[in-house]
Amino acid sequence: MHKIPGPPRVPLLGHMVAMYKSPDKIFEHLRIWNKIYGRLWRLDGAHIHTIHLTHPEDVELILSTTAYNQKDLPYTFLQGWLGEGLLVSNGDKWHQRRKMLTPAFHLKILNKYFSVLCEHTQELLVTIENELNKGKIDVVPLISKATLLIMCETALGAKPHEIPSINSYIQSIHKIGECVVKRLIKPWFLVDFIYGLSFTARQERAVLPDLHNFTKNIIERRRRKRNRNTATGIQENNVNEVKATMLDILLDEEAKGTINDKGIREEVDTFLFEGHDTTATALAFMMMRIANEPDIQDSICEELQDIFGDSQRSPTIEDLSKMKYLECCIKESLRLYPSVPFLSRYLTKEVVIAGYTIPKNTYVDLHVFDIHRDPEVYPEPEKFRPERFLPENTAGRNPYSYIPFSAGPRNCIGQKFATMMIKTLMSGILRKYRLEPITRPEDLVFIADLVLRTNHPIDVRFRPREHLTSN
Ligand code: HEM
Repeated sequence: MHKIPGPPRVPLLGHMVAMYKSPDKIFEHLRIWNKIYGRLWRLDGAHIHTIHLTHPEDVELILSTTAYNQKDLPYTFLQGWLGEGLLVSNGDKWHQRRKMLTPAFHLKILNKYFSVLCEHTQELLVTIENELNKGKIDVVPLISKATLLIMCETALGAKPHEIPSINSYIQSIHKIGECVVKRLIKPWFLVDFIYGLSFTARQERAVLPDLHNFTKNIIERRRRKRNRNTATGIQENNVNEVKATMLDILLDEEAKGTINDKGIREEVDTFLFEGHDTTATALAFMMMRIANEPDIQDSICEELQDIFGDSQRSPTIEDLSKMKYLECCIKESLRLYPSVPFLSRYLTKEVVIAGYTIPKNTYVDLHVFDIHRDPEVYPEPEKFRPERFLPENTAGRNPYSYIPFSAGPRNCIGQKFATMMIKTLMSGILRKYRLEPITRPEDLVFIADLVLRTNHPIDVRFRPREHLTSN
C-alpha cells in the first residue's frame, strides 16, 4: 500500500488537512489529484485508507462481481434517513430486497407509467409558460419538482393533490446532502458521539422528520386506499389507475410477511430520493448543454419533426424508440454530467489492482466524472458529441468506461425508467420550446454532494417555437 502514489501526507493526520476544504474545492482537488496521480492513487484520513480509481479495467474488477459490492462510508451517513434501503444495504438483506423490487421495473410495468409521464410533461410545459416572463428559469428546482411528482405518482400511486409540502421535501434533501459532505471532510465527525453533539447533526435531526413524514403519509394513504378497495371489491384495473406500483409490490410482500412497515419506509425513501434527484440532475444539465449547442438542438428537432410532423399529439412508446439521436444526446449528456459523480465500495477481502495488493478494510472510490473524461476513450472530452454513442462508435469500447448508472450486479435498478422519463420530458420540452443559453458549460462550478450539483443556479431561456419564425 505504501508504494501507491498520492498527495503528500502529514504525519499522523495523513491527508485530513488536504481534504478539509469547501465542497467546490474538494470536487476540484479530487479532479486535480486524478490528473496528477492517474490510474490508482491513495488518500488516508485517520484510520481510513481510500484507493481512488479512474481506469475502466480496474473499475470492472470492482463493479462486475458481488465480491466487492459492500457499501460502507459515506452511504452509512445516509442511514438516519434511508435506513437500510436498497441503496445502502448489504449482504443478504440487499440481495433479498433487490429480488423483491426487480419486478417493479419490468418493461410491462414501466409502459403503464407512460401515460403519467405524458400528463406530467404537459403540466411542466404549463409551468414553464407561466414563468416565461422571468426571461430565464433556474431549471434545477423546476425539474426537481416535476420528477418528484412523477415518482410519487408512478412508484407510489400518489396524485399531485395528495402530496403536501413538496418544496420543503426537496430543500430537506439538499440539507441532508450538505450534512453528509460536512461529515466526510471533518474526520472527528466519524465518531458518532462527537458528530451527535455538532451543529451539523442538529441540522440533520431537524430535517429528518420532514423527509420521513412526507413518505409516511403517502404510504398510509395507499394502505387505506387498498384496504377500501379490498372491502368494496374494486380492482385497480377497473378504476383506470396505474396498478402494481413499487409501493403495491411492497405492500403485497408485507401481507406475505416478507417485509415490515419499517422496511417499506426504507425502500420508499430510497426510491423517491434516488429516482427523482438523479433524474432531475440529468435533465437540468442536459437542458443547459443543449441550450448551448444550437446545431445539436436543431438535429434533435429534425428527428422530432420526422416523428411527429406538425402534429401536437402526445407521444407513444413506439415514438420514444424512434428517438435514436435524442438517445445519443442523453448518453453524451450523462457522460459529461453523471448524476452520481463518485461511487464508493468497501473491500471485505484483499484484491490486486494494477499490480498493487490492496488489503481488506480499504475503501475504493470510483471517479465516474473523470472516467467519463478520459481523452484516450473520449477524444476532446469536454466537447458535446452525441455521435460517440452511435453503435459503430461504441463497438470495442470497454463498457466500464461509461457508467452513469454504475454497472454489474449493483447497478441502477431504475435505469430504463430514468431513460424513459428523460426522453419523454426532453422531447416534450423541445417540441414546444427552443432552449437558449444563459448558464454556459464553462460557468459550472461543481460541488461534492450526494448527486452532481453546482454552487449556483443553472439558468436557461425558453423561447416558444411558434414565435421563432416571426421574431
Ligand atoms: C438519470 C437518472 C439516474 C441515474 C444517473 C442513476 C444512477 C445510479 C447509480 C450510479 C447507482 C449506483 C449507486 C451506488 O452504487 O452508489 C444507482 C443506484 C440505484 N438507483 Fe439509480 N439512477 C437514476 C435513476 C433512478 C431511478 C428513476 C430510480 C428508481 C425509480 C433509481 C433507483 C436506484 C436504486 C434503488 C439504486 C440502488 C440499487 C442497488 O444498490 O441495488 N435510480 N443509480
